[in-house]
Amino acid sequence: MDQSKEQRILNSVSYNAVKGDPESVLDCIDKYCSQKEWAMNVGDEKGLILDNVVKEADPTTALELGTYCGYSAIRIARLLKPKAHLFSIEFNPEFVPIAKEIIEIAGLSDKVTILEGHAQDIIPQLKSKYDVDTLDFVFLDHWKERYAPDTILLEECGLLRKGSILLADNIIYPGAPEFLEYIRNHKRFECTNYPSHLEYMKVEDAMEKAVYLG
Ligand SMILES: O=C(NCCc1nnc(-c2ccc3[nH]cnc3c2)[nH]1)c1cc(-c2ccc(F)cc2)cc(O)c1O
Ligand SMILES: [Mg+2]
Repeated sequence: MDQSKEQRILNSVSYNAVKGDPESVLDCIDKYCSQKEWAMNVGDEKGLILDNVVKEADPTTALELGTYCGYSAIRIARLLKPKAHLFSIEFNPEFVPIAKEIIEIAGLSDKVTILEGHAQDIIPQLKSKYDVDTLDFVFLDHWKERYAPDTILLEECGLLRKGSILLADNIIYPGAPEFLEYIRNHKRFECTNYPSHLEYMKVEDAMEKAVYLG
């Protein structure tokens, strides 16, 4: 059976990246996806915005919605302090083993736990099953129509604390209009917009940061 695009990305990383070097894994994926096959990684341009917000948050516990091939999980995990941890939720069973392998090649398996399933099913289990108290940082990069309901769910589950930082990808393309409407009109979030471009393309995109005011 023909290999998937995600399998071909893993092959390229496995062959070209330096084992244990997150930067080389990121560079390899960015090179492959800009020169060979486009893929929906956050990419190098929006990746710098992600890096800066993660550094600002300096999270002990972080959550990512939408693992895909693990590119943004590596971007986040490589910046985490020693005892910090990233939980990443992925719905597509084909992506999970590929992301795990790519994160392993980056040498970051100890810092990342991939949870397979729907965010709306896993989020309510984070406290009881995964011993999470509150989340210091959340990266939203899953199905765009799930950004708003899952943000509401995070708040309802008591997973946000004063100062928790949310960062959402794809605000313009594919777009998350309901999320933008919700978060910008919700008095307990302070929002900042970061104009950028769709990964590996000249198409306009943006990221939105929302700080929970408690
Ligand atoms: O769909 C996207 N990302 C979402 C994948 C995902 N990976 N995992 C999930 C999940 C995970 C837990 C879930 N729980 C409930 N739904 C869930 C969905 N969703 C996406 C699409 C594009 C894109 C741009 C231009 C195009 F022409 C076509 C596509 C660009 C991007 O940066 C994206 O992030
Ligand atoms: Mg995205």
